[in-house]
Amino acid sequence: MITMKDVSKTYPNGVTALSGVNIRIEQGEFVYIVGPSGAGKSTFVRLMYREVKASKGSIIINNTDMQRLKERKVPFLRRNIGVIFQDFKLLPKLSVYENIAFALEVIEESPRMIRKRVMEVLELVGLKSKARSIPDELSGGEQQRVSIARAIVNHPKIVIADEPTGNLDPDTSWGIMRIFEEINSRGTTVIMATHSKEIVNTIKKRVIAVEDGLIVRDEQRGEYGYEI
Ligand SMILES: Nc1ncnc2c1ncn2[C@@H]1O[C@H](COP(=O)(O)OP(=O)(O)OP(=O)(O)O)[C@@H](O)[C@H]1O
Repeated sequence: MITMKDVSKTYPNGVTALSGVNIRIEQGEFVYIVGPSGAGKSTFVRLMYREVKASKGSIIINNTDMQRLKERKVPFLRRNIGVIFQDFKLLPKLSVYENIAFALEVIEESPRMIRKRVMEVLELVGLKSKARSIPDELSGGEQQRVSIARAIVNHPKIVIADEPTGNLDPDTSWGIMRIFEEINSRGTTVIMATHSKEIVNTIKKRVIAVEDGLIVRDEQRGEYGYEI
Protein backbone atom coordinates (compact mmCIF):
# COMPACT_ATOMS: atom_id res chain seq x y z
CA MET A 1 0.00 0.00 0.00
CA ILE A 2 1.13 3.53 -0.79
CA THR A 3 0.07 6.51 1.28
CA MET A 4 1.03 10.13 0.78
CA LYS A 5 0.07 12.65 3.44
CA ASP A 6 0.29 16.36 2.76
CA VAL A 7 3.20 15.85 0.37
CA SER A 8 4.86 18.82 -1.31
CA LYS A 9 7.92 19.02 -3.52
CA THR A 10 9.81 22.20 -4.24
CA TYR A 11 12.90 21.80 -6.43
CA PRO A 12 16.13 23.65 -5.56
CA ASN A 13 15.34 26.25 -8.25
CA GLY A 14 12.23 27.24 -6.29
CA VAL A 15 9.65 25.53 -8.55
CA THR A 16 6.91 23.87 -6.50
CA ALA A 17 5.99 20.82 -8.57
CA LEU A 18 3.52 19.32 -6.09
CA SER A 19 1.72 20.67 -3.08
CA GLY A 20 -0.53 19.20 -0.40
CA VAL A 21 -0.93 15.78 -2.02
CA ASN A 22 -2.95 13.20 -0.09
CA ILE A 23 -3.41 9.81 -1.70
CA ARG A 24 -3.83 6.16 -0.87
CA ILE A 25 -3.19 3.38 -3.36
CA GLU A 26 -3.99 -0.21 -2.37
CA GLN A 27 -1.96 -3.24 -3.34
CA GLY A 28 -3.08 -4.55 -6.73
CA GLU A 29 -4.59 -1.32 -8.06
CA PHE A 30 -3.96 0.01 -11.57
CA VAL A 31 -3.70 3.79 -11.54
CA TYR A 32 -3.15 6.29 -14.35
CA ILE A 33 -1.60 9.65 -13.51
CA VAL A 34 -2.77 12.22 -16.06
CA GLY A 35 -2.51 15.97 -16.50
CA PRO A 36 -1.07 18.70 -18.72
CA SER A 37 2.63 18.96 -19.44
CA GLY A 38 4.51 20.29 -16.44
CA ALA A 39 1.63 19.50 -14.07
CA GLY A 40 3.76 17.38 -11.74
CA LYS A 41 3.10 13.80 -12.94
CA SER A 42 6.76 12.77 -13.17
CA THR A 43 7.48 14.37 -9.83
CA PHE A 44 4.60 12.40 -8.33
CA VAL A 45 5.97 9.06 -9.56
CA ARG A 46 9.62 9.95 -8.87
CA LEU A 47 8.72 10.50 -5.22
CA MET A 48 7.49 6.91 -5.05
CA TYR A 49 10.77 5.35 -6.09
CA ARG A 50 12.78 7.97 -4.22
CA GLU A 51 14.37 9.49 -7.29
CA VAL A 52 13.39 12.71 -5.52
CA LYS A 53 12.62 13.35 -1.88
CA ALA A 54 9.55 15.24 -0.69
CA SER A 55 10.11 18.70 0.80
CA LYS A 56 7.18 18.19 3.15
CA GLY A 57 4.78 15.48 4.25
CA SER A 58 5.04 11.72 4.53
CA ILE A 59 5.20 8.92 1.96
CA ILE A 60 4.86 5.36 3.21
CA ILE A 61 5.27 2.50 0.78
CA ASN A 62 4.65 -0.99 2.16
CA ASN A 63 5.65 0.15 5.64
CA THR A 64 8.79 1.95 4.45
CA ASP A 65 8.94 5.65 5.26
CA MET A 66 10.42 7.29 2.17
CA GLN A 67 11.43 10.39 4.08
CA ARG A 68 13.51 8.44 6.56
CA LEU A 69 14.97 5.97 4.08
CA LYS A 70 18.75 6.39 4.00
CA GLU A 71 20.38 6.93 0.60
CA ARG A 72 22.29 3.65 0.88
CA LYS A 73 19.00 1.78 1.38
CA VAL A 74 17.44 3.10 -1.84
CA PRO A 75 18.76 0.14 -3.93
CA PHE A 76 16.86 -2.22 -1.59
CA LEU A 77 13.68 -0.24 -2.18
CA ARG A 78 14.17 -0.54 -5.94
CA ARG A 79 14.08 -4.32 -5.64
CA ASN A 80 10.47 -4.04 -4.59
CA ILE A 81 9.55 -1.33 -7.07
CA GLY A 82 10.08 -1.88 -10.79
CA VAL A 83 10.49 1.31 -12.82
CA ILE A 84 9.87 1.75 -16.54
CA PHE A 85 10.76 4.88 -18.51
CA GLN A 86 9.68 6.42 -21.79
CA ASP A 87 13.20 6.03 -23.21
CA PHE A 88 13.74 2.44 -21.97
CA LYS A 89 17.16 3.08 -20.40
CA LEU A 90 18.66 -0.25 -21.45
CA LEU A 91 22.40 -0.83 -21.29
CA PRO A 92 23.39 -0.63 -24.98
CA LYS A 93 26.35 -2.99 -24.91
CA LEU A 94 24.59 -5.81 -23.08
CA SER A 95 22.32 -8.39 -24.67
CA VAL A 96 18.63 -8.57 -23.84
CA TYR A 97 19.38 -11.50 -21.54
CA GLU A 98 22.21 -9.64 -19.79
CA ASN A 99 20.17 -6.46 -19.38
CA ILE A 100 17.57 -8.42 -17.45
CA ALA A 101 19.96 -10.72 -15.60
CA PHE A 102 21.89 -7.70 -14.34
CA ALA A 103 19.11 -6.83 -11.90
CA LEU A 104 19.46 -10.28 -10.34
CA GLU A 105 23.25 -10.51 -10.45
CA VAL A 106 23.58 -7.46 -8.25
CA ILE A 107 21.59 -9.24 -5.57
CA GLU A 108 23.70 -12.35 -5.97
CA GLU A 109 21.09 -14.84 -7.06
CA SER A 110 22.42 -18.23 -8.15
CA PRO A 111 23.16 -18.59 -11.91
CA ARG A 112 20.52 -21.30 -12.16
CA MET A 113 17.84 -19.11 -10.57
CA ILE A 114 18.88 -16.16 -12.73
CA ARG A 115 18.51 -18.20 -15.92
CA LYS A 116 15.09 -19.51 -14.84
CA ARG A 117 13.75 -16.09 -13.90
CA VAL A 118 15.10 -14.29 -16.98
CA MET A 119 13.61 -16.88 -19.32
CA GLU A 120 10.26 -16.67 -17.47
CA VAL A 121 9.99 -12.91 -17.92
CA LEU A 122 11.19 -13.08 -21.52
CA GLU A 123 8.38 -15.55 -22.14
CA LEU A 124 5.88 -13.21 -20.47
CA VAL A 125 6.88 -10.30 -22.73
CA GLY A 126 7.13 -12.54 -25.80
CA LEU A 127 10.83 -12.04 -26.48
CA LYS A 128 12.48 -15.39 -25.80
CA SER A 129 13.82 -15.50 -29.35
CA LYS A 130 15.63 -12.16 -28.88
CA ALA A 131 17.58 -13.09 -25.76
CA ARG A 132 20.93 -12.70 -27.52
CA SER A 133 20.16 -9.46 -29.37
CA ILE A 134 21.48 -6.11 -28.23
CA PRO A 135 19.03 -3.21 -27.75
CA ASP A 136 20.01 -1.50 -31.03
CA GLU A 137 18.85 -4.57 -32.94
CA LEU A 138 15.33 -4.26 -31.53
CA SER A 139 12.33 -2.08 -32.37
CA GLY A 140 11.15 0.51 -29.86
CA GLY A 141 8.30 -1.72 -28.74
CA GLU A 142 10.66 -4.65 -28.25
CA GLN A 143 13.05 -2.48 -26.26
CA GLN A 144 10.20 -1.38 -24.04
CA ARG A 145 9.24 -5.01 -23.50
CA VAL A 146 12.81 -5.74 -22.40
CA SER A 147 12.67 -2.85 -19.97
CA ILE A 148 9.39 -4.20 -18.57
CA ALA A 149 10.96 -7.66 -18.22
CA ARG A 150 13.89 -6.09 -16.37
CA ALA A 151 11.52 -4.18 -14.07
CA ILE A 152 9.55 -7.26 -13.06
CA VAL A 153 12.27 -9.91 -12.87
CA ASN A 154 12.53 -9.42 -9.10
CA HIS A 155 8.76 -9.87 -8.73
CA PRO A 156 8.24 -6.35 -7.33
CA LYS A 157 4.97 -5.55 -5.60
CA ILE A 158 4.77 -2.22 -7.42
CA VAL A 159 5.55 -1.25 -11.00
CA ILE A 160 5.87 2.44 -11.84
CA ALA A 161 5.89 3.52 -15.47
CA ASP A 162 6.54 7.10 -16.56
CA GLU A 163 5.06 7.56 -20.06
CA PRO A 164 5.91 4.00 -21.13
CA THR A 165 4.23 4.37 -24.52
CA GLY A 166 5.40 7.94 -25.16
CA ASN A 167 7.91 6.86 -27.84
CA LEU A 168 5.78 4.13 -29.41
CA ASP A 169 3.22 4.02 -32.20
CA PRO A 170 -0.41 3.18 -31.30
CA ASP A 171 -0.32 -0.51 -32.31
CA THR A 172 2.85 -1.15 -30.37
CA SER A 173 1.40 0.74 -27.39
CA TRP A 174 -1.60 -1.60 -27.15
CA GLY A 175 0.76 -4.58 -27.00
CA ILE A 176 2.68 -2.92 -24.17
CA MET A 177 -0.59 -2.18 -22.34
CA ARG A 178 -1.58 -5.85 -22.55
CA ILE A 179 1.64 -6.72 -20.73
CA PHE A 180 0.88 -4.18 -17.99
CA GLU A 181 -2.61 -5.63 -17.64
CA GLU A 182 -1.15 -9.12 -17.33
CA ILE A 183 1.32 -7.96 -14.67
CA ASN A 184 -1.52 -6.24 -12.79
CA SER A 185 -3.74 -9.34 -13.01
CA ARG A 186 -1.06 -11.20 -11.07
CA GLY A 187 -1.50 -8.80 -8.14
CA THR A 188 1.18 -6.20 -8.86
CA THR A 189 0.25 -2.56 -8.34
CA VAL A 190 0.73 -0.58 -11.58
CA ILE A 191 1.11 3.20 -11.52
CA MET A 192 1.42 4.81 -14.92
CA ALA A 193 1.91 8.47 -15.85
CA THR A 194 0.56 8.91 -19.36
CA HIS A 195 -0.51 11.42 -22.01
CA SER A 196 -2.46 8.82 -23.96
CA LYS A 197 -6.13 9.72 -24.06
CA GLU A 198 -6.90 6.62 -26.16
CA ILE A 199 -5.36 4.24 -23.64
CA VAL A 200 -6.93 5.84 -20.55
CA ASN A 201 -10.38 6.01 -22.14
CA THR A 202 -10.22 2.45 -23.49
CA ILE A 203 -8.58 0.44 -20.73
CA LYS A 204 -10.59 1.87 -17.84
CA LYS A 205 -8.78 2.17 -14.51
CA ARG A 206 -8.47 4.58 -11.62
CA VAL A 207 -7.44 8.03 -12.86
CA ILE A 208 -5.61 10.59 -10.75
CA ALA A 209 -5.38 13.97 -12.48
CA VAL A 210 -2.67 16.46 -11.52
CA GLU A 211 -2.79 20.15 -12.47
CA ASP A 212 -0.36 22.81 -11.29
CA GLY A 213 0.95 20.47 -8.62
CA LEU A 214 -2.48 19.69 -7.16
CA ILE A 215 -4.61 16.56 -7.40
CA VAL A 216 -7.77 17.82 -9.03
CA ARG A 217 -9.53 14.51 -9.74
CA ASP A 218 -9.38 10.93 -8.49
CA GLU A 219 -11.91 8.57 -10.06
CA GLN A 220 -12.34 4.82 -10.42
CA ARG A 221 -12.74 3.91 -14.09
CA GLY A 222 -12.11 7.56 -14.91
CA GLU A 223 -11.62 9.39 -18.19
CA TYR A 224 -8.52 11.10 -19.52
CA GLY A 225 -10.38 14.39 -19.45
CA TYR A 226 -8.11 16.62 -21.56
CA GLU A 227 -8.16 17.52 -25.24
CA ILE A 228 -4.62 16.22 -25.69
N1 LIG B 1 14.72 18.44 -11.47
C1 LIG B 1 13.96 19.54 -11.53
N2 LIG B 1 14.43 20.74 -11.13
C2 LIG B 1 13.66 21.84 -11.20
N3 LIG B 1 12.39 21.86 -11.63
C3 LIG B 1 11.86 20.71 -12.05
C4 LIG B 1 12.61 19.48 -12.04
N4 LIG B 1 11.82 18.49 -12.52
C5 LIG B 1 10.64 19.07 -12.81
N5 LIG B 1 10.65 20.39 -12.54
C6 LIG B 1 9.55 21.34 -12.68
O1 LIG B 1 8.46 20.87 -11.91
C7 LIG B 1 7.23 21.03 -12.59
C8 LIG B 1 6.54 19.67 -12.76
O2 LIG B 1 7.36 18.86 -13.62
P1 LIG B 1 7.03 17.32 -13.91
O3 LIG B 1 8.15 16.80 -14.74
O4 LIG B 1 6.72 16.64 -12.64
O5 LIG B 1 5.71 17.46 -14.78
P2 LIG B 1 4.97 16.44 -15.75
O6 LIG B 1 3.53 16.56 -15.44
O7 LIG B 1 5.59 15.09 -15.61
O8 LIG B 1 5.28 17.02 -17.18
P3 LIG B 1 5.38 16.29 -18.62
O9 LIG B 1 4.02 15.75 -18.92
O10 LIG B 1 5.78 17.39 -19.54
O11 LIG B 1 6.42 15.20 -18.48
C9 LIG B 1 7.56 21.72 -13.90
O12 LIG B 1 7.39 23.11 -13.73
C10 LIG B 1 9.02 21.39 -14.12
O13 LIG B 1 9.67 22.40 -14.86
